[in-house]
Amino acid sequence: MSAFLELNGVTKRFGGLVAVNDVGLTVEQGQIYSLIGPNGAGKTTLFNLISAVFRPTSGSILFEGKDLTRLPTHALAGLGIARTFQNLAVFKHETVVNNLLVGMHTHLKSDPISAAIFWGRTRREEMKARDRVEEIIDFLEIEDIRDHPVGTLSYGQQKRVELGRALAVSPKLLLLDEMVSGMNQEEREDIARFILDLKDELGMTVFMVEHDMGIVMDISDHVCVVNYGRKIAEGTPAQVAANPAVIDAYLGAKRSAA
Ligand SMILES: Nc1ncnc2c1ncn2[C@@H]1O[C@H](COP(=O)(O)OP(=O)(O)OP(=O)(O)O)[C@@H](O)[C@H]1O
Repeated sequence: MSAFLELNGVTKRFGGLVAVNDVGLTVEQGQIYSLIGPNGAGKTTLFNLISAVFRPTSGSILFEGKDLTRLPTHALAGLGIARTFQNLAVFKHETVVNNLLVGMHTHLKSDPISAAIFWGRTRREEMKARDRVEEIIDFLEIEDIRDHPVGTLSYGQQKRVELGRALAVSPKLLLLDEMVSGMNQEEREDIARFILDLKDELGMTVFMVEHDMGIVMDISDHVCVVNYGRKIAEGTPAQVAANPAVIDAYLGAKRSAA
């Protein structure tokens, strides 16, 4: 049986710079998998390779046995993969509900012409979309702000809406890019709880790039550490926290920043 998500010998060069160097990793279904490493280690590049924003220079990325390296980004939702962005990707003038509906519509099958011909099917899809939006509002506890324009909400609430948009497509694999950066402690704890619920209640697999070590250590099943584009360690949070190569990488980064 093929692995859920599997990277083999993935390398990404930008001109002369090797941002990701021969990385292999395996994400099991139902895991919360965190990718960490000092600044410039190659995390965002790896994340963008998995979400098909970049093509690897070499190597393969397989999701349930399907090669992601040749797919356009928009094809990922159809496979059951959704992502969030480091910078907010929401429509600030639209309400929370409308933002979630937009997330759903990228997933609906009906285009305008077939919508006119197959009116019944379009209506059924629309109703399903609205039901799904209600489930997400309930899950993310955003009932009280559902009709607010997203631009009027706090940063943490806006990130929650962005998470909701990614959930709209009912992904099997959710890719989270520095989800809690810029949030206060309470907002971080809320997001950590939602991520755990996604795994425990919905069986979702979560792959996250995260700088917040508190969250990484608290909720990850597996942690992979990269430095200078290479994988230097992986294992449980406790294993990587005790790994001398990891401690060196972070202390080294602190020393060079000082
Ligand atoms: N589009 C690009 N063109 C050229 N170089 C790039 C590009 N994207 C990233 N890099 C370089 O690749 C290396 C890895 O960068 P990347 O952003 O993946 O690291 P990171 O671990 O996500 O860092 P941070 O934690 O600071 O976000 C860096 O040296 C960066 O300057």
